[in-house]
Amino acid sequence: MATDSWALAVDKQENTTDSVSLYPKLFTCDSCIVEDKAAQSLLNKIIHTSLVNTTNQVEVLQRDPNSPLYSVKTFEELRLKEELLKGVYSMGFNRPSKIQENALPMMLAEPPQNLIAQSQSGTGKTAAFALAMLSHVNPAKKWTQCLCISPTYELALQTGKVIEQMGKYYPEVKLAYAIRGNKLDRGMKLQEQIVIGTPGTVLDWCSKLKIIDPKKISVFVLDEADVMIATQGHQDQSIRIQRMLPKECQMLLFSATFEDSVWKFAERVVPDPNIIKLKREEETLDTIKQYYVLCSDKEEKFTALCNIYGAITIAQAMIFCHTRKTAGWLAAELTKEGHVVALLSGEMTVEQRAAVIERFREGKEKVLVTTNVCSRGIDVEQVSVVINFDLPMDKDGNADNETYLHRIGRTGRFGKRGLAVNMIDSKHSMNILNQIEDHFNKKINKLDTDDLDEIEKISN
Ligand SMILES: Nc1ncnc2c1ncn2[C@@H]1O[C@H](COP(=O)(O)OP(=O)(O)OP(=O)(O)O)[C@@H](O)[C@H]1O
Repeated sequence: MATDSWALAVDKQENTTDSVSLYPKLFTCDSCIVEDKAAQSLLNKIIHTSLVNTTNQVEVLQRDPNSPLYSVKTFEELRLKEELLKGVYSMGFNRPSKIQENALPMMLAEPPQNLIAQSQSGTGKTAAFALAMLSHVNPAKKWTQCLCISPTYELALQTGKVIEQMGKYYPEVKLAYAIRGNKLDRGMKLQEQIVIGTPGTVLDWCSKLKIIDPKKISVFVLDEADVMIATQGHQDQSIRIQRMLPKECQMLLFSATFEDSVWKFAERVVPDPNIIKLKREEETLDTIKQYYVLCSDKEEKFTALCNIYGAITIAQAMIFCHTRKTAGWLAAELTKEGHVVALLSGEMTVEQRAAVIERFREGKEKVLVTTNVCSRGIDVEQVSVVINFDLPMDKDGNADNETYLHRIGRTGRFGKRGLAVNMIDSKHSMNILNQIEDHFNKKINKLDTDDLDEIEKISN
């Protein structure tokens, strides 16, 4: 299916203009960025251009524990339509991902089964439900049969792209975007079999404008549930949409994380669900050597950093700062010293951040200076050293242990040994370090960065 054969029912002019700012400049403060789940989710989608490798266990809870548990190792076993199998292979997928092995047979089963699935970003959820929707559609029927809601305009477009690619060889199936700016007339009947959009517009199309008949929907997908619930309005709208759908409609809900709040929401939206969870990867500090360095101010921290660089060979390093200002200053100082430095911070658009991460992954820059924006989700295997130029703390000034683990957990992965160095320049930061030691029950040793022999030793 050629992309242009899709009914992108958006005013072309408006869409072109918008695509310039497709990844909006969202925030000015770094803590907002960390909290903004939609931006982080979009960033993850953009940077995860291939499947995230995971060895985690899949946990399956079936609605009917007596029915046999099906899982597939090949796409052929799913008996997909020829056009769809071609689409799947054209995307370079050779075999189902871990989550797809279990989720696809459930989603394609007859009679349809409801599903709640949770797995980290990049593990193949979007591709799975895109395939499920395309498989369930009857192309001869010229009305909307599958409805997918995403928390933001940008996330809806990203998902739409996947459906377009996968349906490339299935031109009879058409897709419409229910997103802002796409103004349709009241009462007209939409012919596109799949609609993807944001909750507000989808609700309008189903109720106020009546261009979708919700009673004819046979598959309802709620994507990024954890992001969706961050906005109360979206949560309410999603539930209102769900209530308009027929009882026999298949309900599918996906989320990257599964806090209690997500779970409560999921239970309201998906009756009698099967549940698939990809267990969280256990991050551990066991393979990471941790040190701290005593300094009096940021200039001394910088000197210590230079001494470390002078003494050991570092493939790639990530350096975390508390504020954008410090990160900018440090990046400039390191550049003056001849380092090739990448800077990632809060004022960048999601698209710019994705580009910086991509370059760093390719090894174009050897040092990445950042605030918290990229401590989660980026996997750069070559990172052997993490420097906490400033220690992570929560809004009350206490140690942020989880962030610490995420930051330094980037090194020491896949059985390799990693190195983490914490810069201490005040009583307060020493206090945070002690809290971290207590929390993980692990002593962090002092390092004298004026002693080159000592630094050399830590890299062995
Ligand atoms: N079976 C597969 N084989 C190879 N690659 C795959 C497979 N399924 C998905 N992918 C690719 O892996 C990447 C992540 O997949 P996908 O976007 O579906 O994951 P996700 O769990 O929905 O993550 P996110 O929520 O961040 O989008 C994409 O580039 C996708 O094309």
